[in-house]
Amino acid sequence: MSAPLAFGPQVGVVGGGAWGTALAQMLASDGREVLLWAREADVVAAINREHRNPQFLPGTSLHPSIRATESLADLAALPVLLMVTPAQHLGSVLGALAPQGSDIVLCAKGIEQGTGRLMSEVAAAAAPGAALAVLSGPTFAHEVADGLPTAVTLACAGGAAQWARLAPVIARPAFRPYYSADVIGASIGGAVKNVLAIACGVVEGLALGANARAALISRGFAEMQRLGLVMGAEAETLAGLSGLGDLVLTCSSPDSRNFALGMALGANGDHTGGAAALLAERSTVAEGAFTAPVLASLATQRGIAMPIAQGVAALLDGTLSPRALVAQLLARPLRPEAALPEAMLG
Ligand SMILES: NC(=O)C1=CN([C@@H]2O[C@H](COP(=O)(O)OP(=O)(O)OC[C@H]3O[C@@H](n4cnc5c(N)ncnc54)[C@H](O)[C@@H]3O)[C@@H](O)[C@H]2O)C=CC1
Ligand SMILES: O=C(CO)COP(=O)(O)O
Repeated sequence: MSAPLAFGPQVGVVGGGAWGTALAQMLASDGREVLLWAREADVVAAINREHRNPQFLPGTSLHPSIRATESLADLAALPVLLMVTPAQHLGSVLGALAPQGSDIVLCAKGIEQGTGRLMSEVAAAAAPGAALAVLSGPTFAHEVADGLPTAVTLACAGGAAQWARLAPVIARPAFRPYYSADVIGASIGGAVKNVLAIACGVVEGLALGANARAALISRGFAEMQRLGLVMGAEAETLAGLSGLGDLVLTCSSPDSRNFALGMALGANGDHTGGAAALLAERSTVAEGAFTAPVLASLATQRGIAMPIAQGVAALLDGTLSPRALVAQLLARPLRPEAALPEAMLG
């Protein structure tokens, strides 16, 4: 694989949080130039002057070929743009960016509140005509920034021709994208796993053991499959890196912000209503807290059984305590494990 022959940055990263910064670091690992948009002036200054992002990715020395800017206009004409704002801000930032014929790679994991739209649907409306792709998989930002081996799904709406353009720009020796054309499936896996990671954190916070966590991962995956298949995802995408792979990662480690939020909630035991305070004190995003109510509504509207996601939504809005959530799941009627079509009816 060789770097494209061109001068100046070919890739822009939109979003200077942990993930945007880690992706910029990975892309710059062979000396290629990367332009990073960050919303905060102090983040831009720290990256340009000290090659660090102490606010969102502390402890990492950034490559000097990463340059930061506060101006979205600086990135609009770049051929490849990675969108790494939190999910709820994708539409407004992409609209303001007004990309000029770029490949747009969507990296946020969530579903839009109020509309229920997937990131690909939000982006298609905000940047009509853009060539969209979704990058998603088991990817803790600090590990990618450290150059540890990582594999992702790169789902290209533009099919094999877009993959041929993007793969050489994004792949690195320790960062391995796998091709898919299933943009819907890649968008759903990352969004749903964040909600399920909160539930797994609750199990950890209540000290319910490894069996319970494995049960939640498996039954949570059944929920991801039901929703995904109804919304048009392919089963193999859901079983791949952006679905099951990311679910297993995020449900297994307090390095996950969603899992950590669930652990803190679980420590409330029999009490309801601790979520608002826990969310208010966060400076980093736990996307599952925003996606859970959307999933709960989608499940109700479409008649899809998603008891774990709906339980997390009830926990977050203060109508269920952590212990009541677990009791509710355990009290559900006994039923076949598989049989997806029947399971969709709940
Ligand atoms: N951190 C990670 O390990 C990974 C994160 N992601 C996803 O990447 C997305 C971004 O997450 P992180 O970089 O981790 O965020 P972060 O929690 O590190 O930082 C918060 C980010 O939100 C931005 N922000 C806050 N208010 C905003 C607004 N009104 N408009 C635009 N941006 C605003 C901040 O500028 C900052 O970049 C999320 O969807 C997350 O699920 C995906 C894979 C890995
Ligand atoms: O998406 C992630 C890993 O793939 C990061 O998970 P958290 O947002 O829960 O930290």
